[in-house]
Amino acid sequence: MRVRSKICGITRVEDALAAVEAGADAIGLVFYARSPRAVSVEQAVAIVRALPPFVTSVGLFVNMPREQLQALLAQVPLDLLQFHGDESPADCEGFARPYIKALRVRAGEDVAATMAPYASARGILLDTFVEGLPGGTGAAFDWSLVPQGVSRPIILAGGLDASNVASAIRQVRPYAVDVSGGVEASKGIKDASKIRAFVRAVVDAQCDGDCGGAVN
Ligand SMILES: O=C(O)c1ccccc1N[C@@H]1O[C@H](COP(=O)(O)O)[C@@H](O)[C@H]1O
Repeated sequence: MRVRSKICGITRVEDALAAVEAGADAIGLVFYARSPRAVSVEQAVAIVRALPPFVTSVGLFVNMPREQLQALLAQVPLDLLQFHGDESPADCEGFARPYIKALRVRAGEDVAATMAPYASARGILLDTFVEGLPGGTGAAFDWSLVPQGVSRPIILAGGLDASNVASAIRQVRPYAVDVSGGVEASKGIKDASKIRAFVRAVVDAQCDGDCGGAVN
């Protein structure tokens, strides 16, 4: 199956369109006020409205109170929710939207056991555990900790960029990869050439560098 790409931490319409142009499958909008990539409702609506069909808009949340999230969803037509905090399965359910759960992987962790309670998630995003930070750290984790042969879609994140994503894909065989800092010019501002190089590296990794246009 083709490995999908999500470009996260989009704050500008032009960066969303650069991701679409490069062939990304999804863009992510960070609704976490303490992030340098946080977007307002107005920014988010403008970005989502600029997307063509078949490109998924993903909203990223960190322990947002339920009522606040419900109010936000009434304003921003997001396709998919990404819970990146300490949300329980019950916290993630009941929003009339599918969700993915982000888990931050610690050294030596039994990732299969950690993901098991999130049976209602459409996929599990694996990011790097860094004390005191919920995500977007630019740090990679030990990919050998990703359980193999699980039937659930795994989205690999954490410190990916055009230089390492191919080896990550070959080792982990994820459903999708997710990048934020690795395609930025500065925090919250994407670099279109880095986005293109990242998506190209994802495509090439699936055909050993010689796709001949067959994958994307
Ligand atoms: O990007 C952020 O600021 C952020 C804040 C809080 C939680 C998650 C955040 N980002 C997500 O973290 C992963 C990995 O990012 P990176 O590629 O290592 O920079 C990705 O899903 C980001 O969107």
